[in-house]
Amino acid sequence: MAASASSNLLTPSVNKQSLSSLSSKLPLSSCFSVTLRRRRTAAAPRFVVVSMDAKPTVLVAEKLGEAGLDLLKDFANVDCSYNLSPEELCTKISLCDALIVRSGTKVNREVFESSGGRLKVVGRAGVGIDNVDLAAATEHGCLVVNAPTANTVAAAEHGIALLTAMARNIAQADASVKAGKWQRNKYVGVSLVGKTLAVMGFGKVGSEVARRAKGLGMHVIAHDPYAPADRARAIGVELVSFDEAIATADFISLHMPLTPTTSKILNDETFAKMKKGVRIINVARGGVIDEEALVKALDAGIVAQAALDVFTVEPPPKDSKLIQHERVTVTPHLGASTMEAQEGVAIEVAEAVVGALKGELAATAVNAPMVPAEVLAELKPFVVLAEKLGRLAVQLVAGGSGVKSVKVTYASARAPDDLDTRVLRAMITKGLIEPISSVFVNLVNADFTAKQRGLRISEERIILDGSPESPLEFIQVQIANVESRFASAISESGEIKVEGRVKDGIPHLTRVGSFEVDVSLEGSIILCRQVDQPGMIGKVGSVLGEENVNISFMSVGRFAPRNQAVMAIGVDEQPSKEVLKKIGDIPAIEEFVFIKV
Ligand SMILES: NC(=O)C1=CN([C@@H]2O[C@H](COP(=O)(O)OP(=O)(O)OC[C@H]3O[C@@H](n4cnc5c(N)ncnc54)[C@H](O)[C@@H]3O)[C@@H](O)[C@H]2O)C=CC1
Ligand SMILES: O=C(O)C(=O)COP(=O)(O)O
Repeated sequence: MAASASSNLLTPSVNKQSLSSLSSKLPLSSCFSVTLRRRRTAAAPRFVVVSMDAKPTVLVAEKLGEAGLDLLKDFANVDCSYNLSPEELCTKISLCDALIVRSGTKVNREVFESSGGRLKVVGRAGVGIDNVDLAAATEHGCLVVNAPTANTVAAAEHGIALLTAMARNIAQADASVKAGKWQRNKYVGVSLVGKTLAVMGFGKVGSEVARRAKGLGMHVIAHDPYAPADRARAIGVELVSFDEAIATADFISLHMPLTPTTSKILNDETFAKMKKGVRIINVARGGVIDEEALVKALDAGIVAQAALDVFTVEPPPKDSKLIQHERVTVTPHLGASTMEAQEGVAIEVAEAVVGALKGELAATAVNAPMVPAEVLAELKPFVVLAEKLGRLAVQLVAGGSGVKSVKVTYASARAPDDLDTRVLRAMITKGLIEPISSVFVNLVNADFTAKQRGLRISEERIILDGSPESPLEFIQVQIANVESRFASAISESGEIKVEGRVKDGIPHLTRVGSFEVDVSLEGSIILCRQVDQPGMIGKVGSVLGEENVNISFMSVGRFAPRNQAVMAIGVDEQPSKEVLKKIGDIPAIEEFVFIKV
């Protein structure tokens, strides 16, 4: 699942121009604290902000709230050019440092290619970035930022508006009265109270819709493979499987992003599994529904009604059977269109764009980070160590204990200002989060992701005497207030503790709990606690050998001879369940754990 440590953090494809402007001045997020155990005179900062010769130019290609425009104008030349054709956009873009769009502009590869390297940031004044080619942006060293929170309530309110309008035929009845008719029998609706609403995608918008639907007396269930069950439980919503959600719901409301996995997630096959007479609401993205299949399901009576704000092609063709269907209520992608939300997203995106142009990292950045090559070159082995320690530590946590508080200690002979730990912290965060979620963490979004998940990471430096040639002596990761799958990983002070060093360019695990070990963090690891007695290494070694599992490294740490010992074994292959069971069955082994790093 998780990409290797050298993936997105180490190999951004960035042109020199964007590196110099974006790599400096990266502020610490408020969810982190740093403690220095010993003070030293600060050395000169490593990075300086690169000043711009002239004001940058920001192209605003879709209508943006005034407050956002004002923020932009304080810092840049702002060109508001709406309704540009793709060709006009490509022509203009070579003169722009930033581009701001909503959902109506396709920022495809051609746009980045046409920019000739000048475009440094694309700001999406909203959530969905499916209209921006992120891969192309990253390849061209262009940061993409969005405004992920300011339109949440507006979208949720629109979802509820569609739900209630559909149930009571408001749009159809309104048109009928205006056409001079009075059809009270034709527009008998359905009640919402007691009905089951399935919220598909329990993120920001989905959970707000759920909260509001509960207020309407609906029974709300949700499907979201990545949402934490406790967040759903907290508002009285049960997380269920996709099939259960669609089979039991009277109303289905879609709130997931458009991705290759969610594309046409409602299709002939899934409509066939729904309750007859189900009603569908979509304020997410048109592409999550196979629109032809929806028309068939409406005609077959499987779907009684649909209320749609978004379409596969926007605007949809006038003669679209779906749009014209009398049991379908439509709006022209209005989910985010309230005065309040538009002012909010305008400010959110303008701040992020200005920050990026000044060389700051935006918390709402959605693509690859910009990291100076010389910093990465020096930190590279420690970056790998940092991610592996994070991965190891989180896998030592027993199921059910939520990870909330992590302390990272860096021991170094460098003065604090001469050691930038943001990359290391991002990698530890990546290591901590990726094994237990589907979130993709990189330098840009690590702090933001940790904060969103309620994960607090505090940093501490131990300043060592000695040569500051190497940036770091060791890194320690401690997770507080959790149980461990491997009790020996708990230190005297009660936290899961792992410590590692870089030896000959290779990351090594050098401490687990109170036990000193020494095993390279290259393949996978078996940690065993046993009674310290002769023959143990041989016994475990021969169980692994019988199964052709190659041992790369082995080390034993103990309190005192013939007392307790912890054995750390590096293995090249993943041992089978049977082999692991055989290790567990060795009488002197008191506990063991297998961990993929
Ligand atoms: N109509 C409009 O004007 C607006 C539309 N939107 C759209 O609403 C959607 C949700 O936005 P937010 O809640 O802000 O995003 P979010 O990222 O907070 O929530 C999306 C949720 O979908 C879940 N998800 C991902 N894959 C899934 C799958 N296969 N099945 C079920 N759940 C899955 C994620 O885990 C996440 O919890 C996006 O598509 C966004 O573009 C958002 C604002 C306005
Ligand atoms: O934020 C989103 O994802 C939206 O769909 C809103 O789109 P808009 O900015 O109104 O074009």
